[in-house]
Amino acid sequence: MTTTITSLTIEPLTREAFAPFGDVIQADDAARHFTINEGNTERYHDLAQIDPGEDGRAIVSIFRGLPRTLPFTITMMERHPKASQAFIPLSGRPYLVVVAQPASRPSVDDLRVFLCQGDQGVNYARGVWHHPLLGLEAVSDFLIIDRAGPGENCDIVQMDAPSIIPALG
Ligand SMILES: NC(=O)N[C@@H](O)C(=O)O
Ligand code: NI
Repeated sequence: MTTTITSLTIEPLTREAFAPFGDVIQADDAARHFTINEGNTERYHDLAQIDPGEDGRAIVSIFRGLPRTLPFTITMMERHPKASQAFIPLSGRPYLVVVAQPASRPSVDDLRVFLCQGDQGVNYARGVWHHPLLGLEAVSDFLIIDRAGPGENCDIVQMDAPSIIPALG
């Protein structure tokens, strides 16, 4: 029996494309911004819907991720049913996110892959399927905003079929 392994398409991260999955956290002119501190500072305001859930508390952590090697095979996905989860790159390097709508169980055809630049963060909305951190090039730090609180907040699913993130062009 032959198994077809889908090669996934890598898209550039834009607010519009990522909107079904959450927020892009980026200090660009598309964000609401205004000058504060007597002209010294530009505030890029209210960039993400941080959602710690009804019984949770928003917490800030740092993930120090090893780089992934491409091509990379996606065999699992996870979601946080109680809260959002934000990743803000601190090391200035690109990374990848793989997401799917918060349906019951993602299939390969539901997967979207985005190449995020080192000045772009993402906030996964509550319940959005995503792959754990996919850092690139070198060990990289990410500021994480997610939830502490009662109950289990991580569903993991094995994909029905593997799919591959190809090497970058
Ligand atoms: N497990 C954990 O805290 N990290 C994952 O949620 C992830 O999305 O990387
Ligand atoms: Ni996660």
